Amino acid sequence: MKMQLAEIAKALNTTIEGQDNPVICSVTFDSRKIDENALFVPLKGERDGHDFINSAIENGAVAALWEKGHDNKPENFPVVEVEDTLLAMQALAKYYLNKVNPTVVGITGSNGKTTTKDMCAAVLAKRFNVHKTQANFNNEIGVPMTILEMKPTTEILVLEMGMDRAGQLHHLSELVRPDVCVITMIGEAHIEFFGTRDKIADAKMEITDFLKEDGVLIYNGDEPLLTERAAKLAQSKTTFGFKSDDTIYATEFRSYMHHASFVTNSSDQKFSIPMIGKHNVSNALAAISVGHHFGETDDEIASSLSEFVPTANRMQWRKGDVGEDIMDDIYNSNPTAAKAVLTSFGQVEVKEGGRRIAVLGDMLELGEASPKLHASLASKLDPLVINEVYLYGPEMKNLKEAIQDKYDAKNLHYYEQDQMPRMISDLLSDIHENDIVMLKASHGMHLDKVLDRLL
Ligand SMILES: CC(=O)N[C@H]1[C@@H](OP(=O)(O)OP(=O)(O)OC[C@H]2O[C@@H](n3ccc(=O)[nH]c3=O)[C@H](O)[C@@H]2O)O[C@H](CO)[C@@H](O)[C@@H]1O[C@H](C)C(=O)N[C@@H](C)C(=O)N[C@H](CCC(=O)N[C@@H](CCC[C@@H](N)C(=O)O)C(=O)O)C(=O)O
Ligand SMILES: Nc1ncnc2c1ncn2[C@@H]1O[C@H](COP(=O)(O)OP(=O)(O)OP(=O)(O)O)[C@@H](O)[C@H]1O
Ligand SMILES: C[C@@H](N)C(=O)N[C@H](C)C(=O)O
Repeated sequence: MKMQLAEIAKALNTTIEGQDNPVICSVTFDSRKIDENALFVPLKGERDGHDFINSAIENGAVAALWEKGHDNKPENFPVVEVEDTLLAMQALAKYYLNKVNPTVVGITGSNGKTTTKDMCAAVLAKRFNVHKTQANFNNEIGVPMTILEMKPTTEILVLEMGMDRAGQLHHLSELVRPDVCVITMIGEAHIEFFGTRDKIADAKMEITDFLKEDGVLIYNGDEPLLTERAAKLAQSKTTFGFKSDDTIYATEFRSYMHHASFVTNSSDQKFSIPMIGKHNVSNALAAISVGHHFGETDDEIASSLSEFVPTANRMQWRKGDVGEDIMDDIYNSNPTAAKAVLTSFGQVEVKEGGRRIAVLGDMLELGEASPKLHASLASKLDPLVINEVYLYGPEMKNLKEAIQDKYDAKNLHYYEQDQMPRMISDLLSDIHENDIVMLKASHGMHLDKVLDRLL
């Protein structure tokens, strides 16, 4: 961006403290990451961002927002005082969004948001100036931050929009006022705070609360919870999935070790994506629908999808220290995602004498259904397919009990949360170069520590 501080103050219905009126070219809430002509926005986390103002100034910040009445306000430094710095950052994002005025694509769903966001951005970049959410920055901080990073020449803004409580997507929808909403699917992510998948579906539909009147909802037509809710929406809708009554559906789906291929009902075009699994084909179908909405041909879309680069830790193949192939799926986990990945992993060819080894950590935020949901992964664990199972965390004890009758004790390993070092040691002595290993757990289980040792 390129805005005078006075314009920012006016947009926030206030004025500048101090004489200077610097040009602002970037906004950050971290004093350690100061770009050119940065406005520092102190936010409250475990600590208070206001305590890092001197660090921000030393690192080159040229101005700051400041909570009215907060102590240690810097002297002789341009400051814009506001009631709440986070709300002010959101208001500034809304102002800048209106100023740049891109077409907005908002993406949500229990699983597949980040992957679908990356696919959509790759598809749309074929014809448009696209700005997209970096990594997984998808909440009340990440969405305004993404908007404020957008170049003034941006034509289409592709936003990942997350939630783990009712009302959050309503707030984000009001902020971004999407032209296109995409809902990937309804799983059980964060069900602890909802109780039922119905309530998750209600919360996901909030993304359409401020969908423009001439906007469109693109959703997974194979999810009845979405179909029944979408029917009540006034705006136009298109569906994607694997059923012939979907607007666009896939056939001839094939999954290999490093890619998946399919065709759709829209043309004879063959698609290939550098990810495996039927669920990633579903994500690609959403991106194809978005590409069609913006007038792109299947040929253009197919070439973009074949080259797109997924965000790390989403079924990412890596090479382990002894030569084994590791499927790194450690960013997050919940039952639907874990079952989808176990299915895909079970279809990957193994070398002569090699084994499929699954390392599964707890799935968090599942509430009182957690024991049953952990045990439900048993349906995807067959010793003839997934030959060795390592389970990690208190909730995974439920899965251990569910599969101990079908797995020999020597092929089923269980570890309490404080036994990660022992699990790592056992894995390092067990894994051979012809094995393939998958790692999946919720973010909070920190399987990255296991992955780092295997690499
Ligand atoms: C407020 C903040 O910045 N939090 C980030 C901060 O957390 P922490 O509490 O540790 O901050 P500190 O106490 O260290 O510092 C406080 C502030 O001071 C700044 N500061 C610190 C030191 C210093 O030297 N200089 C400084 O300026 C500092 O920047 C703080 O502002 O640090 C963590 C580690 O880096 C960050 O992880 C944390 O970021 C929070 C989590 C955040 O929300 N970041 C967004 C940009 C974001 O989108 N993060 C996503 C995760 C989003 C997510 O979880 N989405 C859910 C769905 C939505 C749920 C929603 N209700 C929610 O809570 O998020 C999903 O399932 O996808 C990401 O990181 O991937
Ligand atoms: N459409 C899908 N259906 C089921 N599982 C999926 C789907 N897409 C991705 N997954 C699984 O979810 C994992 C996370 O994918 P991704 O990061 O794209 O989802 P996300 O919704 O952004 O996740 P989070 O809510 O944790 O940010 C993948 O590695 C895969 O295991
Ligand atoms: C990243 C956060 N929104 C999330 O999904 N939490 C999971 C459940 C975790 O921390 O593991």
